[in-house]
Amino acid sequence: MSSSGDDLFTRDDPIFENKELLEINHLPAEGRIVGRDDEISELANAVNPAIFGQSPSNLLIYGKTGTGKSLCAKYISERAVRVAGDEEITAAFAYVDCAQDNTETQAVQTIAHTLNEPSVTDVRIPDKGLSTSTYYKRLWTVLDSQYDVVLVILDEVDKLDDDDILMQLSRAGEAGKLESCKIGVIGISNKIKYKDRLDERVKSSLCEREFVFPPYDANQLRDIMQARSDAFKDGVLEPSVIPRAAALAAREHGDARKAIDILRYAGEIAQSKGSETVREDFVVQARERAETDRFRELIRGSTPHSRYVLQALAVLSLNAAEEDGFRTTKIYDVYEEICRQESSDPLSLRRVRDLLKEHAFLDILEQTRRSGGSAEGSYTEHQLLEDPEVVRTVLVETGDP
Ligand SMILES: Nc1ncnc2c1ncn2[C@@H]1O[C@H](COP(=O)(O)OP(=O)(O)OP(=O)(O)O)[C@@H](O)[C@H]1O
Repeated sequence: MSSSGDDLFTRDDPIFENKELLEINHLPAEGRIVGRDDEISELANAVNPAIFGQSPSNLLIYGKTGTGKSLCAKYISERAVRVAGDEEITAAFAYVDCAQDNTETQAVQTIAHTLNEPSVTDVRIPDKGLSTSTYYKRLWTVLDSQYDVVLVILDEVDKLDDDDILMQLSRAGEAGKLESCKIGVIGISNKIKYKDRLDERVKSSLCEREFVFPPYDANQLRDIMQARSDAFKDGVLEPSVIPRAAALAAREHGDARKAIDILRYAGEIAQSKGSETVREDFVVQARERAETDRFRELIRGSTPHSRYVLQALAVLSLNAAEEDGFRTTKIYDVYEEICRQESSDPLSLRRVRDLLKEHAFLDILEQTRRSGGSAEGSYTEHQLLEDPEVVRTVLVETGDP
């Protein structure tokens, strides 16, 4: 019993020993990065010139979510900066989450703010209030007065409003913006088609080297979780928990983030049930929670009509589970019905088609072109990639439809 004698609160966590190992922003130490040795050494090769203060190649890393892109990019940047230091080269890296800093101004501000050491540069980088060009000018001053070389990681680079910052950063040297500092840009995207959208000039300078990170298989996911099993107290994890979580996460698309989320949630479920161990049956509930969380995150900020369209597809999928796709016109009929229930004017078929395309871009659904024979011509079918139950639950819970 504690000194105050109040036993309403638990002071000793019976499940977790070191929960931060399972937090999403945790950057695992070297020995805990599993199954990415080849990717890491290729990335190292591309940024290698940085350790001598020379221009590293600009890179683009693709791969589905949770395949370790951000992790490896940060890891390699950190290591390059450290080794450069041993060579008496002043290097640093800045990380920008473009889903959050999605305008050019915000992204430049973040880079400048991260890299600026005001006591050295005498430059101020306010949160806001300056024009984009002033932020750039200050960034160039910061870079030239402090560093020989910097790496800039642009995560979810496809979320940027436009390509201007890519152009500025990847060409700062040749455009004479920088006198001595060299920049290497590491772009990261889940969208394999991202490159097709880029301006030719940006494409040629940003995509000097490209990497595709493949999804993890169940064995790799198991090793990734095993390497963090010391997040739990000794003997708390039942032996079947990690293999089950790995099998579930591999069945979707080998997403390590989801695997780790499942493990953390399974521990939290054990805590809330007052169980002394984390049991295999908690894994299934944990997976549902991980799915729901991910989907909630995906549709955060989407407009009511974009949600009605998804709801229409979820309704169709739940009512005809055996069908593996639905035509736009069929979705539109259900969508119109939902609009009626919501007393909202439906958008045109064409707008709905665009909204479906946006959802496909976010990997919420998949579109397939089909040929209906000479009489019908070709048409598109849409299939949810998310569990329709999850889609419906989240849409209902988030209020709108
Ligand atoms: N090979 C690995 N070894 C250990 N942990 C890993 C590995 N790959 C990914 N992880 C962990 O999985 C989570 C997701 O990884 P990461 O953020 O790098 O994925 P990502 O490919 O960048 O995904 P997204 O595109 O969604 O940002 C992180 O917590 C990361 O630490």
